[in-house]
Amino acid sequence: RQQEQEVFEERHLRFISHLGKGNFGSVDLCRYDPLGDNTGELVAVKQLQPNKQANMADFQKEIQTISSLHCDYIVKYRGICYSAGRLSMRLVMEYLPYGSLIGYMEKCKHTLNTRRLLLFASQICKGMEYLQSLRYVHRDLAARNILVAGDTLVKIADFGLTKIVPFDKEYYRVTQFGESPIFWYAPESISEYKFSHKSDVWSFGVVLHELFSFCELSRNPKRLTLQRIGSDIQGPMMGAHLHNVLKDNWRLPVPAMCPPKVYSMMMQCWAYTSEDRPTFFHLQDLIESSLQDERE
Ligand SMILES: C[C@H](Nc1nc(-c2c[nH]c3ncc(Cl)cc23)ncc1F)C(=O)NCC(F)(F)F
Repeated sequence: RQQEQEVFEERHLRFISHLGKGNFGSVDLCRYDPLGDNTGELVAVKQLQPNKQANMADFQKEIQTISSLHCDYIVKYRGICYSAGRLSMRLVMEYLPYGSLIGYMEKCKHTLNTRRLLLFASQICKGMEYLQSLRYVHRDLAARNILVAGDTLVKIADFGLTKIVPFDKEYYRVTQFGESPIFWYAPESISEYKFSHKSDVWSFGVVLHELFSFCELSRNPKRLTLQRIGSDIQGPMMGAHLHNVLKDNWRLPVPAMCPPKVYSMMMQCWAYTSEDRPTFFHLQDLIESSLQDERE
């Protein structure tokens, strides 16, 4: 479906700084300044890393996905820029000045209370409800893929791994993992490569854990999991070991100062059987009820 996409002319797109690297792409801060007087707007521009041309098809699917999303809790698509010289094109998105959630939490953790963390959780949950309504499975929901638009607004970003669940099935099966974030993966994703709205709910539980751990490196899901399964485990064996401990009902430990009701929400997201996990709609109610407790 051809969106009314805005075409950005490369000659007016001025590089300012490098923002970061994703799975196959990198994102730069640019100013789109057709008048050449610095009154143009700041945008975030994503391009494939040079040697990863092989992923042009995936990149075009990512552009297709993000251009079809219109939600306050999802980073906004602005358009594309065809690079005259090179074959590749670039994805232009809104620039969020507060940056990634991880960087924001590290800087502002002392100003964040439970209410604000629950507000962020509620917004991510609403973004996921919206994605689910379009039968999209994000597959890479993690604090590193959440952006901060302001002190009271966060947005989901990075749709590089997002897939559409086929109409006749409840899950999407991938053939192989890339550099996969297995520490955010549901058991059935690790053992059977199955991804569904319910596996996104599992990852949402891990994002809740990251939020209530203030995204501290010492408490991050990968480090805590490697402490449990042994950091000498490498490669494909890591997935097998992780699946085993999850089957034995090991879960990420309760973060310090985390309200019991919030840890119980995480534990519900981490039900081994995918059908036993709450929907994003039900999670919204649980978050609202925790917010009520914080008001009393
Ligand atoms: C690879 C890029 N990495 C980074 N991006 C930004 C950023 C600030 N402000 C931004 N505004 C719009 C966008 Cl798309 C990114 C940024 N800051 C630090 C980064 F390391 C990225 O896309 N990360 C995924 C996600 F966007 F979800 F955080």
